Amino acid sequence: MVTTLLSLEGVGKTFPSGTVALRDVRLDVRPGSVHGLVGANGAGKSTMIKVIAGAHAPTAGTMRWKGEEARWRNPGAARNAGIATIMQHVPLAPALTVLENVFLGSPGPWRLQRGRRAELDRLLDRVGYAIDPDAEVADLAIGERQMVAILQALATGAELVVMDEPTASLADAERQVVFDVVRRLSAQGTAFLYVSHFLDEVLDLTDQVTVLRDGTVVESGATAAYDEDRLVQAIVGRDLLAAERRAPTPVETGRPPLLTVRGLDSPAGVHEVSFEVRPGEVVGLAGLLGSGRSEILHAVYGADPRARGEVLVDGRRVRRRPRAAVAAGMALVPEDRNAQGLVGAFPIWKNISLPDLCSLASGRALPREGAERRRAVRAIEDLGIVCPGPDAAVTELSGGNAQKVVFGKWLYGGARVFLLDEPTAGVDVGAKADILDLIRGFTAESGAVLIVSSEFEELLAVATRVLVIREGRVVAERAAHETSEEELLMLANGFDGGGAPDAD
Ligand SMILES: Nc1ncnc2c1ncn2[C@@H]1O[C@H](COP(=O)(O)OP(=O)(O)OP(=O)(O)O)[C@@H](O)[C@H]1O
Repeated sequence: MVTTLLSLEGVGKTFPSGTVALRDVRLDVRPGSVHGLVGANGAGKSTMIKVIAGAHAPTAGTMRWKGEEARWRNPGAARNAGIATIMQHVPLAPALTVLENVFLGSPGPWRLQRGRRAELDRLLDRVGYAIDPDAEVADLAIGERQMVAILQALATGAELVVMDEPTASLADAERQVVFDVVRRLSAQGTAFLYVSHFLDEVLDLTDQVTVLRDGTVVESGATAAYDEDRLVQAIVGRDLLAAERRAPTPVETGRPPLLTVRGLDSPAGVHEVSFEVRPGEVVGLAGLLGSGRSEILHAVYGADPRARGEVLVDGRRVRRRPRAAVAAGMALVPEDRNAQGLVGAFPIWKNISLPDLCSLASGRALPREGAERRRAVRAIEDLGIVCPGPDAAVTELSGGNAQKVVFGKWLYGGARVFLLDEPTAGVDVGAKADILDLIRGFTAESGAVLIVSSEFEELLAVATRVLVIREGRVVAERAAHETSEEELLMLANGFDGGGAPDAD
């Protein structure tokens, strides 16, 4: 009997640029186990997954699949052997149906749907999930798409499913569905390699865990032997007071508001939203996925041309255009930082100064390279960007570190009103704490922050006040020190503090 499905022995990966992403890595994945893989941004998780999935060839060591040495020539070879990889941004075909997507990677004439339908029924039965086979993937919620990706992996007969942050953009209920399916399938013998920055998930779901730091394995063993503190210690190499609640910074209520929003309304799902943010305040928007929280930020920033209502900075009305918002001192860090994009051909320093070349130019026609570079060095330091230096190409950064560069683009341009949409999504625990500190820093300098986060614990750690958003409306307001995660969750779900549904 095979006791190890996949093993890595002394595996290394050095990129042509000279970056050593993996060094002497050892890993054993047993059949039917759920193996967690954790590590800071840039620790080497994606590189390891890509080696396992046949997308990168290792430059040292040996990989074995069911005891035999495996040298995948390409991802197809790994897939045929029984390894399916589900990357974070699920590459499904949106114009095709669920049925068509599930069998997209399977050999044979998948358009002959009769047999496929029965096969999909069997798969759905196996995972204990229901979905309309004829629904178009474009119409599905993110959680449902994730399920289609899992079904796709199973349809190829995978014995090992590698999941890269599968729950990063999922709401709580959708996470539970993914967890249930992972548990059920592992009980039936499918193994999982589960990469996540959510340590509570890893502790809850996995039975083995491996911690990567700077490309090497620093811990590996039964998950039961770990708690969150020990994992954090192993990941960042030091003790960390993550998402610690601080006493709220006193805000002088006598001061006039820095940001005023009146009667904001948009067909995108924003209804009669009015609020104020004073200098020194961090106001959190707490809502479930689809509640309209991001749409509110976009409308405030003038990025939603259909929005109506008034936005004032320092008492002066701002025209509803992003350019006018920037001129008035606003900065938006959007949730979809991938689509926002980095210029791949530019090094880190040029990317960071991109939105703000005018102030760096200081009256000259061309920006000053020295000032641009200093700004990049500061961002690398403040945000803990793992890279060889400001000249590194952004294409060579790990996912989380690329996110930090995008974040850095908006930080240092002299903005006073920050609109932050999920500022810590995809970043590791250490960087999370650094980013929260930076946010506190803006307000210490009399800035104002409006922040959206799916993690209510994080909102409460950084915000002075929280507005609860549901169906595009502000349905409740709480001082951060007078509420709890549980209460916010109840309110966001449409229950008042007493547990009864709100009267709408
Ligand atoms: N194509 C590449 N060329 C050169 N260096 C690379 C390349 N891809 C990744 N690296 C480097 O390899 C190291 C490991 O990156 P990797 O993407 O594996 O990290 P990660 O643990 O997945 O991080 P994250 O949590 O941010 O996704 C980083 O220093 C990164 O800059």
